[in-house]
Amino acid sequence: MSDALRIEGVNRRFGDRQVLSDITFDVGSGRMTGFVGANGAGKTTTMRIILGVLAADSGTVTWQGSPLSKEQRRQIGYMPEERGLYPKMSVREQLIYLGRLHALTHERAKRNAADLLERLGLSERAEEPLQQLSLGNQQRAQIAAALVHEPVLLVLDEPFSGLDPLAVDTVVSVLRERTSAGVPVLFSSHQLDVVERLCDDLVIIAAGQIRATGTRDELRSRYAEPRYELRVDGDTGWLRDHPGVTVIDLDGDRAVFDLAGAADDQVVLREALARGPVRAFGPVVPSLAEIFREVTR
Ligand SMILES: Nc1ncnc2c1ncn2[C@@H]1O[C@H](COP(=O)(O)OP(=O)(O)OP(=O)(O)O)[C@@H](O)[C@H]1O
Repeated sequence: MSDALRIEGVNRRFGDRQVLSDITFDVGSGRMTGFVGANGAGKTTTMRIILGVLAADSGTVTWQGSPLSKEQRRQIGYMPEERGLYPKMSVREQLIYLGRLHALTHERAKRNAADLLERLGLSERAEEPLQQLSLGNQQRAQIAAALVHEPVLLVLDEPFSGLDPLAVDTVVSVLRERTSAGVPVLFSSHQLDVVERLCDDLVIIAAGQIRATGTRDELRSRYAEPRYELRVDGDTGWLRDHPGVTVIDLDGDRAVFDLAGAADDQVVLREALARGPVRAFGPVVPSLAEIFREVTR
């Protein structure tokens, strides 16, 4: 992982509660980094410290090797948890305003706004005040607001909450364009299926501590049990008596099982074939939800 953004040894307490303990992780250039954790785990607090909205008690946030300056922080594309747009201003108007606030020329702000409105399917609602839009469309407008000034780093708190599956795909493709241009993206989410599909890297936090970091595939193989799935036409009950097999889940024609170290999966497959047609056989890759449960247990 390259070290475009590095959070190192960050601690924070509120009163006598330690809410972040020694938080350390990187968000690499052009990487989509999913930040996942249960309610209250510390995601928003970490993001607010990155943005400088909140101070850390100790620890550092660096950008390309140097502490993030005030000016650099202002340039981050941030989507806060407490969405902060003007309810009475038209969507297009406020996007242009935000672009101008970040020193874009009027022409450029106008062009970026029009582009994002088009990409995010908001062109037809662009002249309406934000408060008249549905919640999902307001969410799209928030995403446009985080992107309009061409930020070099994106920090997005729950950008997918409240979006329908098609809108999720649209937003994903807009964000992917940014990562392809080298922009690092850190986003939090509770939608583990979306995170699984979207992120390159993962940071899992629980009770203010980082429990796991790595690429999605690294985490999958690190936490992969030697587990197999078998589907046949008949019954898989015989697996219970097969040497080296520990059945995890068995439901008639489908079984999930572990194999003891020395046991040979091909022996199990041959046995299954000898008993009739085999419809599926192979190792089971754990889902992100399963890994998440395991590392935050
Ligand atoms: N200003 C504050 N004062 C006191 N406690 C706070 C403050 N902000 C956050 N906390 C506490 O810090 C902990 C972490 O909260 P945080 O909002 O960072 O979690 P989160 O992972 O973003 O949760 P969620 O997924 O619910 O948004 C929580 O226990 C929260 O109550």
